Amino acid sequence: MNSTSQIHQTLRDSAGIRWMVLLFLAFAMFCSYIFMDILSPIKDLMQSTRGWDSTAFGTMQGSETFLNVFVFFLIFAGIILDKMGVRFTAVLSGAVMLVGAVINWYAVTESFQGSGLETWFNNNLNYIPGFDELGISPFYEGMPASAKFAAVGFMIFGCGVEMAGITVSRGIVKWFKGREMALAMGSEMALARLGVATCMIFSPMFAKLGGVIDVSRSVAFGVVLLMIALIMFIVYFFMDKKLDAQTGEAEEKDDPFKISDLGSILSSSGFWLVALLCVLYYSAIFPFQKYAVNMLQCNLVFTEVPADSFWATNTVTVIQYLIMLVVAAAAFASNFSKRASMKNGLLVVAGVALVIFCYMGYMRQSAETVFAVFPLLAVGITPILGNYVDHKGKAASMLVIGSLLLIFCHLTFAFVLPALKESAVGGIVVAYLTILVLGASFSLVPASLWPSVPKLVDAKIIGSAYALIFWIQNIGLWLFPLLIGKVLDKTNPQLVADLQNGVITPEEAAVSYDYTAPLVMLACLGVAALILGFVLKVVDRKKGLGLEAPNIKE
Ligand SMILES: C[C@H](NC(=O)[C@@H](N)CCCCN)C(=O)O
Repeated sequence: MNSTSQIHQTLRDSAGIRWMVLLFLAFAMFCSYIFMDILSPIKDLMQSTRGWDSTAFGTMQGSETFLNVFVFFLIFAGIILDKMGVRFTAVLSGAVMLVGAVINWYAVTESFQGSGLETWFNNNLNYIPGFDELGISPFYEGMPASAKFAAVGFMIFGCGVEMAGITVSRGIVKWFKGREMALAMGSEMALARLGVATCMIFSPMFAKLGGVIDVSRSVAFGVVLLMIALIMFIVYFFMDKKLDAQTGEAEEKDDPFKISDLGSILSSSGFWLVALLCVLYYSAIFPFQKYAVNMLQCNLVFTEVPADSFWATNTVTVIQYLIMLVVAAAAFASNFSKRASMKNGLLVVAGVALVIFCYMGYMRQSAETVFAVFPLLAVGITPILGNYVDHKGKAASMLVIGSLLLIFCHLTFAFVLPALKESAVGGIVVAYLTILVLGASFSLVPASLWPSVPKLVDAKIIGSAYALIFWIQNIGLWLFPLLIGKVLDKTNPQLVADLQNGVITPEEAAVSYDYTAPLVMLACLGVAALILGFVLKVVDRKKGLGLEAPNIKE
């Protein structure tokens, strides 16, 4: 048997198996992205049923990244990944996510209320020496006990989800390098984005099921999905093991990771530019995602649909979700269809289904479903962009365009949306269009950013390089949910005072914030990302990093 026929015998040489492996990894990420934002569409219910004001909500949401950033867990995760390999780390990350999620769920249950644990959390963690002085504590005096305990769970989940993120990226590089790598990464992210839409639609539905509000039901839904994610990683474990047995690679043993490798990553200017761009860009997206539904509730007038109306039923929620899947599947599939007639047909189906989806969101008068369109354009175009980067390159230019779109969208939310508050249809149309464009930006940047990393560092330290970028990114993801919450409370002093004095109810307060200041702050992050994007283009040209070059040499 010659070496060529041997190569063709490995699992990754079969396109079907390679893409099946991607499906397992992507589905696990889909589940974890659902959990990541499970509370985001029910910020108002967390305030009215658990007493979490914007600061408590922001602090709890920001805690996701606390251990990663301040206990350097992400750096350890990268080292574990490079030392132990993809499959071990994948299963470990799935287990860690699940443990954190279960804690998070218990914290928001009715059983936690009035328990000894609640008393303990009320009396403790009010002052953390060192962290309080630095202003980085994930807890504060007066923070509701449920928010504190939920934060503990969310920090553990955060370790797992970031570890899963770098592991999946590394896994895709392992299975797809030299092949459709950017397309595979784009497709994985497209499915993960769909997770965000899924939680926007189902989290409020579970919280309000049967007309009785219970926020823990939403979190329980996320916990079940994380069990499925763990199973996906276990299946991946066995496929990856088989691949290594076939190739005899066992990368982590042949080429062990050394701490000194970190030095070579940190000395690359391209790496630093990409990492900084990543933190700036993502800080304007993920933290925003946690407040977006509430921002829409505050900037648009939603009229409650009568309880006996068809539009208030859970059946509508499920139908709308199915329509959303049609949009996503048709748009996604159009990327892969070779025949022009088929491609156009699929795009028409996606377009029509998208209009129906938006109409249903309008009729349901729910901010969650309006925001659920966020990932839909991304699902359709991320694979196209990935494919483009694979065959034509231009990754750095895409980063620049993505940043421009980001600035435009946040400024529209800040200034145009409030001006249209009185116009029921106008406001919703502008909201839908802006959210879709933001989704497009959210395809451009990741589809070009992540596949660029293997061009900047040596293959054996990719795990650590992804971990370092994620670590730097996590500083922003920790800081900005917290900052948005604080800025909201600070720039709405009348609302905060009225709430404290009982002039308005928590329900009224929850939907009355002025979001202009936090949105301008996020637009500024976009401006900084844009500047760095231009610098990256210059550095790429001068140093020949190859960021504008295609991944596949044709
Ligand atoms: C692939 C990339 N993922 C990340 O950047 C993660 N570090 C995100 C973590 C989100 C934390 N709330 C992406 O989704 O584009």
